[in-house]
Amino acid sequence: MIEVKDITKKFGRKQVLRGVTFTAAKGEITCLIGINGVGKTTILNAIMALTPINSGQILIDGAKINKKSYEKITFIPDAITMLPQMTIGQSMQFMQDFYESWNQERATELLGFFKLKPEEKISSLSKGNTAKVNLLLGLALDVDYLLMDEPFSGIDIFSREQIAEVFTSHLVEDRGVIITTHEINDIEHLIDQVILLDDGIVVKAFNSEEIRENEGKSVVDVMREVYQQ
Ligand SMILES: Nc1ncnc2c1ncn2[C@@H]1O[C@H](COP(=O)(O)OP(=O)(O)OP(=O)(O)O)[C@@H](O)[C@H]1O
Repeated sequence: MIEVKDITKKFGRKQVLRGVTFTAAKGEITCLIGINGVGKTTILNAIMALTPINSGQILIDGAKINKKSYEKITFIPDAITMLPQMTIGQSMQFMQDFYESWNQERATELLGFFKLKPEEKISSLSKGNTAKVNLLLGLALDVDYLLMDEPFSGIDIFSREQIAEVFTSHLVEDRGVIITTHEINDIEHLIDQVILLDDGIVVKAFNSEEIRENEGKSVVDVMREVYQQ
């Protein structure tokens, strides 16, 4: 389980996070939602210890993030980090050389799933295919937790559908996923837990299935109630 406990973060004088608390369980998809600049990416960076927090605590399976945690968790950023002149195959090789947790079998399966060709250069890929390669490179690692920043950003509906399909497949399996997205409609049916952020805090956290069954509301209905009041 990932436990985010009362974390605060300031950039200069700007207080971005004012005490954010939530948990994300293994085997569940947790979705962070909020308007631009609310601090979603900052939270993911904080979980990965890529940005220092001012106060609060983050635990991964009960322990503070350390060298060993990086074998358990991976961060898939919203932009690909591979060099444009590399081919997909070379990017995969790079990951294999770099990470012990690289799972070549899963990587090959993902290539087929996304219909990508290893000889294609990163620089020649469409936006949608770049997003798929980015996802492939993260999903192919044998880690327990996956953090995904805006995997649907700026890509066409068919690519979005294909990416959403991955979430229900064994390629994600029983891992814990924290995702940020503005494209809630694409994955509403896949999400377990929703964390609504506003003004540096969690304004509402709920289980999407429970709210659908108990109150007959969609995630978007709840978002309207919270953000448009
Ligand atoms: N390194 C930084 N230095 C200064 N300010 C920063 C830095 N990183 C983020 N911020 C500021 O912190 C706030 C939160 O940024 P963050 O990227 O976490 O928001 P977000 O919710 O992910 O936004 P979006 O939906 O646009 O991706 C923004 O106002 C941003 O300008």
